[in-house]
This record gives sequence, structure tokens and C-alpha cells, in this order.
Amino acid sequence: MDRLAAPVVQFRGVTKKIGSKTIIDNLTLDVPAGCVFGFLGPNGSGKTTTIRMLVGLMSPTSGDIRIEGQSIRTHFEQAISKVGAIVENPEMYKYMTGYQNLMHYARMSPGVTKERIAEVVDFVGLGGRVRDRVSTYSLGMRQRLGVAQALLHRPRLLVLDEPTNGLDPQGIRELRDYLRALSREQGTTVFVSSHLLSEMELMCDTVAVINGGRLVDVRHLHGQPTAHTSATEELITVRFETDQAETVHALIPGSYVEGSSCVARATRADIARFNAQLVQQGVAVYGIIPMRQTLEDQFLAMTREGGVRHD
Ligand SMILES: Nc1ncnc2c1ncn2[C@@H]1O[C@H](COP(=O)(O)OP(=O)(O)OP(=O)(O)O)[C@@H](O)[C@H]1O
Repeated sequence: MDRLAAPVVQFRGVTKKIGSKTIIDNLTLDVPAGCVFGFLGPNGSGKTTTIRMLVGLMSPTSGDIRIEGQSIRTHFEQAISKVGAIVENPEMYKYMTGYQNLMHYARMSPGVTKERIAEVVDFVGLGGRVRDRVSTYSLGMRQRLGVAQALLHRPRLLVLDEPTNGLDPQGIRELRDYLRALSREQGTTVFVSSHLLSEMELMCDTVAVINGGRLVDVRHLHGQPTAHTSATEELITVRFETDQAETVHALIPGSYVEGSSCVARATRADIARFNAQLVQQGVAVYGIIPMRQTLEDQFLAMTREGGVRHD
């Protein structure tokens, strides 16, 4: 992946209000070209709303989204022409075969040839079943057909909302394999949402975490932190060993008490500053221990506040 390439998607100060409720709050985020990008958040955090705006099903209240530099506000047609998406359930005619469904969509997309249909069918591994009726397909096969359809016009960006929902482990593995192949072999950027961190960890190069409509973290999973978290600003998680855990918790925003210690996520500089303040207040700190958390632990810690539901 070329890390210097211009981002495929740029969210800039995107806010969505419905009535008096702010669903998405000032989202600014870059999606690098050619990666599998995970959009992770608990239920109700705003993933679907963001995706609906990204694929043009809903307009932001303020802010803008650019797709390959084209604004969805001022150049909607050009911006959206670069996107293929499955949002909610893909519309399929169950009484027709997979192939007939693809032909139907191909007729609506200029320039899609029979060769292209064969290519996408092959790519998603639907070959043996494409001449069968969709009514006989498993959920996984319907989803492959949905992805094949979304890829027909060679989009630069493929957007999938919670694509692993309802798939069995084998289906999830296959989906993961072909999404990764799509980004690696064809340079297509894949934007995929989920509330399941374990899947994101295996599937994605980068994960953005959203909670309560706000971006809380962006993490590059196979190496250095992204631009959102420069090395000096990177948050680390540490355990303050102390017999006054509540006092430490009261001092450090976003921390939580666990047994006789307090777990906090902060930059290195802030951890040193908090420690100095604790010493000044006469709180005995016996140790500050870096925690090697799994992304799962970090995700739970980041989304702990506000009593959100995890499943
Ligand atoms: N049309 C609407 N009117 C009022 N509130 C809405 C509307 N659409 C979404 N919301 C609220 O916005 C918040 C975010 O919803 P959204 O569906 O984007 O979240 P999500 O992260 O996709 O969650 P899930 O995984 O459960 O679908 C939720 O609290 C939801 O109730």
C-alpha cells in the first residue's frame, strides 16, 4: 500500500443532526488508498449513519465528504460514480439466477461487459452456482453476489456495512480473503463497518473507532500509528498501582478503577504529568505498568464511558 497516495475518502467536519439529536459529531477522517479500512463501533455509535452519508443515501448537516478529491456536495455524480456499496440488504431478485441478477444490473451500468461479469463472478468465488436461482443461495452466497454486483463498474471504493453479520466462520474467512485480495491485487479501497473487533483485527490494515457519534481513535494495525495519532501523541494504557485508586481515577479523565489499581489511557507526557500531580498530592504510586492490551481491551476501554452496549 502506498502510504503517500492521496486518501480515497476525506471526511471533513462531518456532522449529522436529526431533530435535536447529534448523531455524528464533527467527523474528520482520512481513508488511505488501497487499504482495507475498518470502521468499528458499538451498536448505535453512528456507523450506518456515516456510511449512508458516504454512499449518498443521506446528506451531512454540515461538513463535507470527498471521494478521490470530489465533493459529494458539489460534484455528487462524479464522487458517487467511484463507489460500490452494499448497505443494508442488497436488492436481489430471488426467482432469477445470480447471473440474471448481474446481467440486470450490468444493463443499468454503462460499459459493463459479459467478460466483466465473468471476472467478478470468478473473483468472489461464485462460479459454480451463478446459474442457480438466488432463492437457493445461502446468506454467504447472496453476499458474494451482492459484492459482485457492487464491483461490476470497477469502483475505486467498496463500502460494506456490517458484512459479517449472519455469516458462519467459514463465510467470514472467505469474505476476509477476497476483501484483502481486492485491496492487494486490484488496489480497491475497502471501507467496512463492524461492531466485532476480533474480525476487524484480522481483516483490516487500519481501524477507526467511533463511539457516540465521535471518532475516538484511528489505529494502523500492522505497524506505526497513523497520522491521527503521531508517535508522540500516541495513547498508551497503563495501570497505576496505588492504594488510592479512586483518587487517581478522579484526577485522570477517562480512567477506570480495577481492583486496587487505576487503568488510564494517555500520552507518555500526560502520564508523567499525572504522576507528578499524584506525588504532589501525597498519593503513593507503587508502580506505573504499561499494559499490553489486545485491541479488544482497548476498544472496550475507549467505548466504556456512556454505558454503551457491547455484544
Ligand atoms: N432517523 C433517525 N432518527 C433519530 N435517530 C436516529 C435515526 N437514525 C439513527 N438514529 C440514531 O443514531 C444513532 C446512531 O445510529 P446508527 O444506525 O448510525 O448506528 P450504528 O453504529 O450503525 O449502530 P448499529 O450497529 O446498531 O446499526 C443511534 O442512537 C440511532 O438510534
